[in-house]
Amino acid sequence: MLAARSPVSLHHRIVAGGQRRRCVGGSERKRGRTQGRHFTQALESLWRQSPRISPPAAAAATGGEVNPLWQPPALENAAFEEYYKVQQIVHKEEWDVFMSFLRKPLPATFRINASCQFYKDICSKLENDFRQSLESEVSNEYGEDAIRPLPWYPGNLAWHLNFSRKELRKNLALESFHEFLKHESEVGNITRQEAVSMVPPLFLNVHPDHHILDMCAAPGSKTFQLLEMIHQSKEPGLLPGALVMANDLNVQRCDLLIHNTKRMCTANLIVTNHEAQNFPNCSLAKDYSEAYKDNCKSQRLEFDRVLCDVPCSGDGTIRKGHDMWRKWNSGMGNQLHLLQVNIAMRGIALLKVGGRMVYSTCSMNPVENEAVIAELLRRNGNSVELLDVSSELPELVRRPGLSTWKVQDRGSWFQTHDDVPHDRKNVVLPSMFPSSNITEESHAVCGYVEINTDNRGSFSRNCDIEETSNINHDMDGVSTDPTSNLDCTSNVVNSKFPLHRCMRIVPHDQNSGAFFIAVLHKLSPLNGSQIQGTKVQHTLGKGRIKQLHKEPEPETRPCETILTCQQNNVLEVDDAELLGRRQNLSADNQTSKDKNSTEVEMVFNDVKSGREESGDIMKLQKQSRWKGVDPVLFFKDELVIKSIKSFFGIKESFPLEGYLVTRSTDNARRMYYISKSVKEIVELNEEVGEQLKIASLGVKMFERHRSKDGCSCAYRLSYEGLSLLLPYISTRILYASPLDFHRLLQYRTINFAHFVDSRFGEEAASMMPGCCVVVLLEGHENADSILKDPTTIAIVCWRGKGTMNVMVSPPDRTDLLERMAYRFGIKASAEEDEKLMDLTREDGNIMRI
Ligand SMILES: C[S@@+](CC[C@H](N)C(=O)[O-])C[C@H]1O[C@@H](n2cnc3c(N)ncnc32)[C@H](O)[C@@H]1O
Repeated sequence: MLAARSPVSLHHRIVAGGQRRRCVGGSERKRGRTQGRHFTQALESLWRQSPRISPPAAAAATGGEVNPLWQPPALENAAFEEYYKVQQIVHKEEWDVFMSFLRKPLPATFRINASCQFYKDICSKLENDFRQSLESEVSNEYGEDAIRPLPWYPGNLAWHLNFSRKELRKNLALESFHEFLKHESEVGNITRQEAVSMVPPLFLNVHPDHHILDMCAAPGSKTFQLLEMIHQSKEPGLLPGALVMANDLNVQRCDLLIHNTKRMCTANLIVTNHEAQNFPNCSLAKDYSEAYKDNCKSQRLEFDRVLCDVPCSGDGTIRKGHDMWRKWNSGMGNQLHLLQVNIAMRGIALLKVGGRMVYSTCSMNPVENEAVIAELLRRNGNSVELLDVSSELPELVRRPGLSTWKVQDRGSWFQTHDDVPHDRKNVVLPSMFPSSNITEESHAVCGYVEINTDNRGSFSRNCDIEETSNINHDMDGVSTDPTSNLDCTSNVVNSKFPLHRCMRIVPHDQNSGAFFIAVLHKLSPLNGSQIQGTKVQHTLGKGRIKQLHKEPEPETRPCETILTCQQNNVLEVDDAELLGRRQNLSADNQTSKDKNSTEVEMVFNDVKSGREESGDIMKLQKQSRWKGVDPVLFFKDELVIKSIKSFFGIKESFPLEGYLVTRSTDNARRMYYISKSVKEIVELNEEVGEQLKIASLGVKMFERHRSKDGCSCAYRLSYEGLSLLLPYISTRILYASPLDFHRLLQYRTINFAHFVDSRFGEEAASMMPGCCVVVLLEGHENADSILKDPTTIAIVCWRGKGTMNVMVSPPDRTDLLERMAYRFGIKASAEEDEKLMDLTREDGNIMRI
């Protein structure tokens, strides 16, 4: 992917980011109010305390080794227990089992990338190899069916392991399986991701032509899943019409997102770096009606699907062994509520009419969940509905959203905003309550909402759902139910929105983490006041930089100021473990900087060498509106494109003109291929004065080389883009037997005379020097059928003076060697190894890439 910054600096930034991490919210305040005491006393009498576990038991629970000097962290937090008991997050009969699951290590899970070339090999290895061998080796320890597909994930693509990631790392019996998982995730064939985190993209109901916005995307596990979905049914050489725009505010996490999604080698992805709540419009049209004037051209950014996986307190990930037990306090959720509302409101504004938006958090807290959804429904009125998706993914056990909850602030509990003391009213917001009665818009838009009671039974195995139907929304979407039997209060206020259509996944239902998901459907364009509430950007005119039209909602303005510093201290989800890392990344200082375009200076370590290169063929200089991010430029040098096309015999049916982009400072060293959907966005962005801050896009297709071999084409192919281009290449192709292909992969550089098949060696020797493609012959009838076969294995090589040299990264080479071993059982003998290495050394021909 074409990135705005060099990935080399990623590690440094990650480390630096980790040192800056702070937790959400402040310290827990002293509780002095009588109200708080009453609640606690009442709770004590109603619900017995759950048993405290002893340190050795805790150590055993986390799977840690017993070290006499080491004190395991206590897996308990009284404030957490009190909070969720009051919220009645589960029935009181379930409380102990709920808590006991929170203290157990989380089972490891992963997903197979069905769009990857080796998908079938991987499925077969899992089913026929690991599943069976581990069944016999570890069933005593981890029970039967220790590796099995998750029943609710379509196509058996997601797998559950009866052991945690820690056990996977430590248990010798699991070593080869662990190596397999590590390696396959490195090359993008599988993604290690928490089971519940895989749920939100499934409810988006993605089609291969959808434009999808992932608003808070880093580290990218859901973005990767969305990419898998849009690429699943593609034919070789054909790109889907879809597009994924993955955004994250945090620059370091954006780098991680780029790194992780790079494994997908997709031309249909754009990574941007914005505050999601201020995500630009890129509108050429003055108003909504104009946006549809020209059907052939995008007039504004609009998405068929929006994933709004917002920053959250993250207490649903408590089983991952985070510091969550120690750090948790109810302020964490309160501080994020407004940001979550603002991000989701922006998502709705960017959603097409008829489109779907999924709102999700890995938090259990109703203030971050149901309260946000209620506020969205309140603000958007009849323009948006909360969908009943109880018939989708029927095997996934989930519970209905809560219809009532309370808000805690500094130890005091409140049922309505009226109860909040004056000096806290701008911190504890009306929208946090089920009884919110705030916005002007909400008065205007709340209407008659029909609640479908037919499907409620399938929502929950364990919860009773209040009988409600055809509720007439009053002005604030609230009803008071004094007969309700919520602990510790006499007046229970229920939201009248059909919040039971939201979904909450709790750990003890299917041995997972916790998650919250709500699916929204846009029914009609937003009206003026609703749009204003989403802080839309307005267009000043073609080619001019747009101004951020800041008109925050009156009711949120005071709190925004207070929250500015706190919002960004987000406790990150542990999906960054994807790469086996556990960095602590913070989003510090991004909010205001982003608006003013004063981002941290970015390092391009290639820039210098690029500029110094002799014979620069392009003089590309252009200032970006985004400091540190170079503009994306279309590569327009017709002579160069012509020479590439003729050198590789690229067929006319594969358009290069208008689909190759580069960065200005890159001096066209690397060219990236973009899909038609991405091309349209880049063109629109150019027209609106680069409102989008594009961090990376497309798949690397060509790279300039500096070989003195006398090659007539200045560019070589990149392995990342090869599978897309392969069906359209007609020259510079050699076909190798499995044995010679294996040798090439193993030794990287082979003298023409040392190939087993002398015909192959001769063909290589007779080729002009330069970049070429070597295809593995697997009994195909003709060349055309090989190149169009999605399972064909091919690599990029360099035909040097006397040798053939492989130009594939080490992880990809290892991956291909694995495939060779699996498909053909080929493994070179040690003796053979030595001989070939000696010969290559004698020739002095080892080429470093
Ligand atoms: C829950 S994580 C997203 C996880 C991601 N969807 C995945 O599946 O890998 C939330 C992300 O939101 C980002 N974030 C925080 N505040 C943001 C904002 N105002 N706009 C956009 N992203 C934000 C954080 O940097 C973090 O990466």
